[in-house]
Amino acid sequence: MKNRTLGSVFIVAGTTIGAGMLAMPIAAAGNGSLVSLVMLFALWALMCYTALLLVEVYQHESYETGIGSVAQRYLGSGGKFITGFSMMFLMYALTAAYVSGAGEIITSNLKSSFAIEMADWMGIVIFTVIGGGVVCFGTSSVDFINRILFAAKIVFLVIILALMMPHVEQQNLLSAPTEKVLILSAIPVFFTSFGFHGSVPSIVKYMGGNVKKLRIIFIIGSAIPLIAYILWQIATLGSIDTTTFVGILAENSGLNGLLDAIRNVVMSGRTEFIAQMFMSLALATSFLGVALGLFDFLADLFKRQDNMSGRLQTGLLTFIPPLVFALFYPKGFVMALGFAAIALSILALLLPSAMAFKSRLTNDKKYQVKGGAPALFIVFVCGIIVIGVQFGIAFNLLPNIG
Ligand SMILES: N[C@@H](Cc1ccccc1)C(=O)O
Repeated sequence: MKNRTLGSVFIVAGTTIGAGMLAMPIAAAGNGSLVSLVMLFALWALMCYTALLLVEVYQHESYETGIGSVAQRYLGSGGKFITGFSMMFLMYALTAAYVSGAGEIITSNLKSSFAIEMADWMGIVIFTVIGGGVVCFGTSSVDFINRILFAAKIVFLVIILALMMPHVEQQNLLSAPTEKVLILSAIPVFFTSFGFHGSVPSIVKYMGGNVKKLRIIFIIGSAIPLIAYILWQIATLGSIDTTTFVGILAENSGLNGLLDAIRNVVMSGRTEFIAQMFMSLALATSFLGVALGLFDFLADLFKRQDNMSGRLQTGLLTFIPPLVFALFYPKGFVMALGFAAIALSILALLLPSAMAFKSRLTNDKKYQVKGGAPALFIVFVCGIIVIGVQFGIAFNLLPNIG
């Protein structure tokens, strides 16, 4: 692939803009738009910062090293174990969610568009084989397919925004938060929406460890989702009135409730199709990025070779477990996703700050992210806060709005 920098920006942005975005408006409804905007900026800055910390740490490694091995070097076996556990927990659960969501869409579309009847499990298997094939083939093929899908995803997003923006009313945007405690509960949803960090090592490897380009990739790759999310917040919070959101929350009708509300706002039969297309593309691009990250992680962990038979073995390790979960125990990964913010907080906040701290103590000074030890400390504390909030939700101390 020519211009790997551009392709990598799209892989990062494509992985980031995913299912989390759809959950955002409901989580944000209790915030009021001002708090939501502040939260978006703060989380973007945080997540972009820690991706740069990972780039900083990677300068002192061979660019092919997996994150598990890097964690071992700086944080010992315990660090490696926690990293590996969080990585597998998060990335397997996300992959299972993506294959099951995409599989369902394949099955229902083949039925409605081509009158082809097939069982749900067949759609899941078809998607896993095709998507898994692309990932096993290599990062270049992920790059190629992702460019097409990401471009299409942006087109559909622009159409949705264009349909909704004329219905935005100032008074909806000015309404104040309903309940302050909801703001805390929104944090894990917003936080997870900015996640892509499991794929950082794959991008480092793809770019041959070029620090200058990697910095551009992670800054722009995370800024694209920020812009998309800001516009999405304005469109949804501005056009759907607060009472509707309160209804969605009270009935717990989640995504379907949101889609109904959007349909009522736009009053066009095409909304359904456009929203469906956007959602499918969001699933597919996030799948590619996440599965790529998981694949490279497992190849490093199990020391599989980078040749055909090695990649096939890694492919089986990557896709069989999520496939089994999606087919036989969907409850398992849905439950795991409830803790996604905790695993992500370990991977994207605690781990990068701890590793950068250690690396600065032992390595010669090369590129160093600004902010010094105080910034690392703040990142670490943010990580603890996210984990605390998520546990609070899990144990019903805080309302669950996901
Ligand atoms: N940001 C992705 C989820 C994700 C989290 C962590 C790593 C990769 C992906 C989404 O909103 O769907």
